Formats: sequence, C-alpha cells, structure tokens
Amino acid sequence: MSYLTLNDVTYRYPNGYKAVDGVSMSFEKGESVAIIGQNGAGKTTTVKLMNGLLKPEKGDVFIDGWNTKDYTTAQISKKVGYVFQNPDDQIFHNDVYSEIAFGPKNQKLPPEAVKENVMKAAERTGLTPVLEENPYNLPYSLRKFVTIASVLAMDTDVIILDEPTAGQDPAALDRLASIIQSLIGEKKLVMTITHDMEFVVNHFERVIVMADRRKIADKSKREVFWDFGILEQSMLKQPHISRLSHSLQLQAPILTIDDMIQCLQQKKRAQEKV
Ligand SMILES: Nc1ncnc2c1ncn2[C@@H]1O[C@H](COP(=O)(O)OP(=O)(O)OP(=O)(O)O)[C@@H](O)[C@H]1O
Repeated sequence: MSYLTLNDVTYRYPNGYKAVDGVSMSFEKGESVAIIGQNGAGKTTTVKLMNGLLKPEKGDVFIDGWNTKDYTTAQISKKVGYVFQNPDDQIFHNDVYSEIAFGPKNQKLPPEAVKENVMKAAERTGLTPVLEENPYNLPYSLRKFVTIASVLAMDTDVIILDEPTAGQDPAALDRLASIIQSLIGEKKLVMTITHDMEFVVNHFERVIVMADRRKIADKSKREVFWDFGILEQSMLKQPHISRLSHSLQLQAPILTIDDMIQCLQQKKRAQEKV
C-alpha cells in the first residue's frame, strides 16, 4: 500500500454541501505534488481529509497503514503536517517560539528535543531574530513562515502547504523554494495547493487537477500543462512561458525558460544545417 491513499473519498460539510466526490489518489514519500484547480474545486477539503482535520463521509483515507477514521487529528498530525492557507487561522500563541514549540510539545518530545526542533525550524524559515515577538506584530509574509516553521518543527513525513506563495516577496519566495527543495531531498512527501503555475513548474513534478469536487487529472506537470482539454475543463492557464511558446507555435512542450532556450537553440542548429 502507498504511504498515503485516498480511496473513493466523499466529504460533505455539516451544512450538507458536498465538497469532495469520489476522489482517489495515492502518494509515496519523496514525491512533490501540486494540487491545482479553480476556487471551490475541493482542493483544501481534500488535503484536510489527508491530515485528519476532516473524516470522509464515504471511502477511506490511509496514512502509513492507519485509517484516519480510527485515529484522532492529534495522532495523525504526527505524520501529516498541514500549513493553513491563512496564517491567522493557525496562529494562537503570543510569541513565535511558543507557536513553533506547540507541535513538538504535543508530540511529547523531551524539552531538549523540542528546543532543538524549534531552533532548526526557525533557522530554516529565517525567524531566529523574532522568536520572542508576538506573531501578530509581524508582517503577513513572516506570519506565513511562522506557520511553516510550526509544521517543520514536527518533522512529519508529509508536509502540505496551502497557497504558500500568496503575499510573498521575491526573497521570501527564494526561501520557500529552498525549504521545499531540502524537504524533497529529505524524502518527505511535499504537497502544495496553489494558483501560482510558475511555482508549480519550478518546484513540483506531479500535478493533480481538481474541478467541481473531483480529480480530473493526475500526471506529470508537462503532461498537464500541455493537455488543452484538461486546462479548458478546469479553467486553468498554462504557465506564462508555455503560453508564449504556444503562441509562437514552437511545437514543443515548454515549461521553463531553460526549455525555451534549448528549443530555440535546436531550431537554430536545424536551420543552419539546411
Ligand atoms: N466549512 C464549510 N462549510 C460549508 N461549505 C464549505 C466549508 N468549507 C468549504 N466549503 C465549500 O466547499 C467547497 C470546496 O471548498 P475548498 O476550500 O475545498 O475548495 P478549494 O478548491 O480549496 O478552493 P480555494 O482555491 O478557494 O481554496 C467550496 O464551495 C466551499 O465554499
């Protein structure tokens, strides 16, 4: 069995609204996966089912052999860390250190290990100088890193980042990129929900597309971003460079500037031969 599996999962909110309908997907540690789709497609609901914040109405979610129905959210959060879309939905301590320490303390780690995890997470997220600050005195961008640090400090096998690039400046985006790359290097399963297609092509390999509560595609980023049927159905756009290469009729599944350079060089060499 895969490390994380959703098996024909349906979820309905208490008001009766069905937000996820018959969704199946499975993941291994070491994968990098982006879940994309229009607002309301069911992405956030799907990942909340992965970390036990929500339990399926139908179907099953398995994490490392556990059926989430049989475990509490606190137990599951030792394996799956979820960084909320809005940091203000997650932060509830009066200082950054306590906020980051909450998870490892809950995991009943000894005090020295709690401190070590907090300091390491703070270092990775650039928060070491503000550990004593009230998170609500920090700008939005740093509050987002407080929530990321809180999840990193739990050292979970799965890390899910919900809209991590929203409101971030270029320096913060670089920091985020290096955190993601190092997590993938540590063989964590790293997942994101995002509307930022450039972020997807730069850091994630597998792309799951959701539309109208269902999964409509699950393949490599190159296959997804050059499948016009899927893009139309999900009302998504290609990354900028792919759109440019498409309008220039370059006839190559370009995703990055490097792809574009390579393609143009090949065309130039072919012309020189003629
Ligand atoms: N607590 C709730 N009660 C009732 N309906 C909800 C609740 N939370 C979300 N929904 C609805 O469920 C649907 C799916 O929401 P979800 O947040 O999973 O979508 P999403 O694809 O993540 O969208 P976004 O990109 O806007 O975050 C939406 O129509 C939303 O309004």
